Amino acid sequence: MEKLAVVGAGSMAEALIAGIVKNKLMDSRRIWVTNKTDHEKLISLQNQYDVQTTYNLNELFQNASIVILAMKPKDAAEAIEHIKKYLTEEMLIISVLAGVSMNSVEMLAGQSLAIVRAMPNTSAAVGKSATALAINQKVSAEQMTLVSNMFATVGVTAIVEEEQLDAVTGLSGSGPAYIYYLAEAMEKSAVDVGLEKEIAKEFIVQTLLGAAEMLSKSAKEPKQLRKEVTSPGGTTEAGLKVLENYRVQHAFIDCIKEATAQSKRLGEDISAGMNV
Ligand SMILES: NC(=O)C1=CN([C@@H]2O[C@H](COP(=O)(O)OP(=O)(O)OC[C@H]3O[C@@H](n4cnc5c(N)ncnc54)[C@H](OP(=O)(O)O)[C@@H]3O)[C@@H](O)[C@H]2O)C=CC1
Ligand SMILES: O=C(O)[C@@H]1CCC=N1
Repeated sequence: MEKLAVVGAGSMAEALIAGIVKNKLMDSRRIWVTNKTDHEKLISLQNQYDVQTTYNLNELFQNASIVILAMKPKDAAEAIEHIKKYLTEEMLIISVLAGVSMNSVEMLAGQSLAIVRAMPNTSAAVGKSATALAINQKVSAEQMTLVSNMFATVGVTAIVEEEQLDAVTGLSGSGPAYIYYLAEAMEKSAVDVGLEKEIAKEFIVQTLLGAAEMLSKSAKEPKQLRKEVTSPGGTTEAGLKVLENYRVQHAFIDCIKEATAQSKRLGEDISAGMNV
């Protein structure tokens, strides 16, 4: 039976743990989690998901077949330095670190490792992540099946070239935050135009879910779907004109480009720190 060691217990680690446990992909007691110092967070994960937590690295890594690296990229060097003597060639290392290359992880660990670089998003917690996976040559077919199954239980997956992961990060890794940002604006405006917050929230969520399902199920392009909502001289046209004036579509395009560039920069910072 697989044993999973999760290093880092933040938003992304929790989303994955929630998805794995809710979907019964693994026995929760086979999932071991650690972080740097936030003991309360570990207790909370233990209580919520019935996982095991520890600061004892022997206990964490003993017989672990899969290791998830889920700390911030800026903390990767220190964290990997701390755990490297516990990592073995037999373990499958799954890194969700934005920007950090598989090569950098091997350099930091000072050894050759079987690595899958994954870029999921926090919607893994509700089984709706979009996860891109890139692998290095040491990953066996069996490990690849394992990791594909793991991420398939928390959403959709695609295998990509490692170089494409920056783009995935800018688009769908960060993507939920763009939608939440929109939802925040919709909530604020709904109250301003006279709706109660509770009703507004339900209607905003349903509008987002409905539009997402239309995008998913309809054969029509987004542009066509938008036109079908927009009656000439009507309300949508009036609203969209304001978005056009603010160049909101351009802002979104620049936003995704900038997030992609930041993913590249995060990786470059790690490489520069190693002088590679
Ligand atoms: N959040 C997201 O939407 C997504 C994040 N990612 C990637 O996931 C990673 C984690 O992001 P996120 O969950 O948001 O970050 P958080 O800040 O929420 O969590 C980071 C975690 O790493 C732990 N940590 C830091 N240093 C160490 C260390 N030396 N040893 C062990 N644990 C350590 C922290 O512990 P403590 O709290 O004790 O300091 C904390 O539990 C990042 O690399 C990010 O690029 C990828 C896709 C989406
Ligand atoms: O903001 C970040 O750096 C991480 C990576 C993708 C989503 N959150």
